[in-house]
Amino acid sequence: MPGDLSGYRKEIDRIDDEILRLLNERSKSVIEIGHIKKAQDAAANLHTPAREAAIIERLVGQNPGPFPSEAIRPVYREIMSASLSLEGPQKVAYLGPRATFTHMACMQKFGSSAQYIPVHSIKEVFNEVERGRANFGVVPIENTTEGVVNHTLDMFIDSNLLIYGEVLQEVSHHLMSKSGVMEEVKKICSHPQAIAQCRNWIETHMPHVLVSEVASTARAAEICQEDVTIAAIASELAAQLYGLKVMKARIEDNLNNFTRFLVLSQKPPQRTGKDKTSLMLSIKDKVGALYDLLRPFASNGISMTKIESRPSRRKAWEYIFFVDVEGHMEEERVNRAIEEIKGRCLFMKILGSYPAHN
Ligand SMILES: O=C(O)C(=O)C[C@]1(C(=O)O)C=C[C@@H](O)C=C1
Repeated sequence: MPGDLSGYRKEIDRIDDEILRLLNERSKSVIEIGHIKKAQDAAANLHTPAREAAIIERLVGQNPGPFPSEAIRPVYREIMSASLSLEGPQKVAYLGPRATFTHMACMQKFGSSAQYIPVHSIKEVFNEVERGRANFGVVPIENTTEGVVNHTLDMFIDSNLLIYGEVLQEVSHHLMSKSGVMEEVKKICSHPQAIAQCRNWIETHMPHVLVSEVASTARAAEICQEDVTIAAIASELAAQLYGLKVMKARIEDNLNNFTRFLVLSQKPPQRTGKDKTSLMLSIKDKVGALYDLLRPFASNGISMTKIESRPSRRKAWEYIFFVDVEGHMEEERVNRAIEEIKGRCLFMKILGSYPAHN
């Protein structure tokens, strides 16, 4: 015998009233924290990733269920994003356009209450943050199939911005349209790269449909809004932002495609205990020099998670190395290794210590 919904809904209404009251109560403390932060340093970053990570970790650790633990992060992502907007506007510049994977990475890090500024190039993202028009910038740094984004690495050569954080975003393409009815589709639009990444799926499942390249996946989603016979290959965020229905999710040929993004800022974040440090250095062109140079990391028990090289653009055959290591530069062993290495290279720049993605 099915039960009566109305009794449970009444109970849910009562609980939701209580959650809302508590959120407002919480907001009052957040506003006070904002005043204190600004009184301590008017130009400080209000966003505090170390505290956010601690809050989520604590709640996940004590969740008795049945509310799913995986849902705690996105729920709190939005609570803290909205809270932070009460402390002050958070402006985030990113490599646009809207609804791309960079935009999704931004949302994952800053939630939907931040003020987003889509710009046209990686250089412009750096520029917005350097000139203080944005508190943070988000740029791609490497992709599991395409490799490193050289343009981003090159920007660090002349920029004084710091790496404030990293975000790992899955690159997953969806087929979407206004009506969500597959039989109506006569044409698929998308960015050439997204089309290439879904080539097998299209040929297997929709071989007779016209495929058309447009400037971005967001543009494809926009076109779909006016015509039910056009489908777009775009992100989940594009479906949300443009009011489209996903007909088939995850149509990319190569699953497990991730892009790593960097968050840029003028100021460093606080140490969290699970941090990494990025460095940039150059050496004299000498056999074995790189091995000698990096030995202090090993001898101080520090693992190197990445090394990339780029021509210095200053002198032929002179290279700049980008190195990521585990640990924070304020840790004694990391600091000792950095000091040892500094004495051995032509030039070194610390790009930042920041929380490792979790
Ligand atoms: O504790 C802080 O520093 C706050 O600003 C509050 C708060 C929160 O909502 O809990 C909001 C944003 C910060 O990024 C971290 C936490």
